[in-house]
Amino acid sequence: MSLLHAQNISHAFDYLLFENVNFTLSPKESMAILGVSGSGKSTLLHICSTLLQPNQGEVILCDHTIYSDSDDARLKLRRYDVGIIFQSHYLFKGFFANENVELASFISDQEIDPSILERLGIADFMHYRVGDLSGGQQQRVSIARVLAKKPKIIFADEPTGNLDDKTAQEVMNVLFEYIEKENAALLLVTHNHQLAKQCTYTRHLHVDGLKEEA
Ligand SMILES: Nc1ncnc2c1ncn2[C@@H]1O[C@H](COP(=O)(O)OP(=O)(O)OP(=O)(O)O)[C@@H](O)[C@H]1O
Repeated sequence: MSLLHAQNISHAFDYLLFENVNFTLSPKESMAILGVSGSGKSTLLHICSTLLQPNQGEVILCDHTIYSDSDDARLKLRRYDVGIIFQSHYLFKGFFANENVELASFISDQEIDPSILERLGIADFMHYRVGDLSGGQQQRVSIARVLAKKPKIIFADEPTGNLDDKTAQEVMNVLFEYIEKENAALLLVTHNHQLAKQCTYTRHLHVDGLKEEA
C-alpha cells in the first residue's frame, strides 16, 4: 500500500517548471527533493500536498485521487492526514507556543507526546508568546504543531533552514522516528545534501523529472 503516488505530474507558470514527475512513497519511507533554486521543488510539494492542482497528472494521497475529489474531500484530507511544514511557518504570533500546538491537537483529536517537545528543544519555551521566540524556535514550534496532528504524511519545505547543524539533525531524527513509529511518510524539500542522504530516496528535480543523485 502506498501513501503517496505522483503520476506523471507536469506544471508550468510562465515557463515549464517540470514534467514527467513520477514517484511513490510507502509507509516508513522518506524522499528528499534537491534541486537548484527556482527549479520548482516547493511547487511540487504544494501539488503533492493538496494545495495546487498541477497542469497535468494526478496525485493519489492516502487512497484519494486528490484532484478528482471534491474541495471538501481535499480539505478533510488536509485537516486530518496531511502535515505541512512550510518555509515560513504560519503560527499565530500573538498566542503562546503551547496554544498553537494544543489547537492542532484539539482539531485533530490527537495528543502530542511531550517527549517530542523535549527532543525538539522547545519544552522550556512553550509558555512564551510565539512573537517572543527566535526564528529557529518558531520553526520547531511549527514542527511540533504538525506532529500534534499525527499526520499520515508529512510535507516539509526546508524544515531546518533556520537551525544550526546539531539542532537540524535532531529535528530530522524526530521526523524520521515519527514516520517509523506511526507508519507515516515524509517528503522533504531541502538544499542540505547531508540530511537528504539520510532519506530512503534522494532525488534531484529537473525540468524532465526527478533523477537519482549522481
Ligand atoms: N503562484 C505562482 N505564480 C507564478 N510563478 C510562481 C508561483 N509560484 C512559484 N512561481 C515561480 O516558479 C518557480 C519555482 O518556484 P519554487 O518556489 O517552486 O522553486 P524552488 O525550487 O522551491 O526554489 P527555492 O530552492 O529557491 O526555494 C519560481 O520561478 C517562482 O517564481
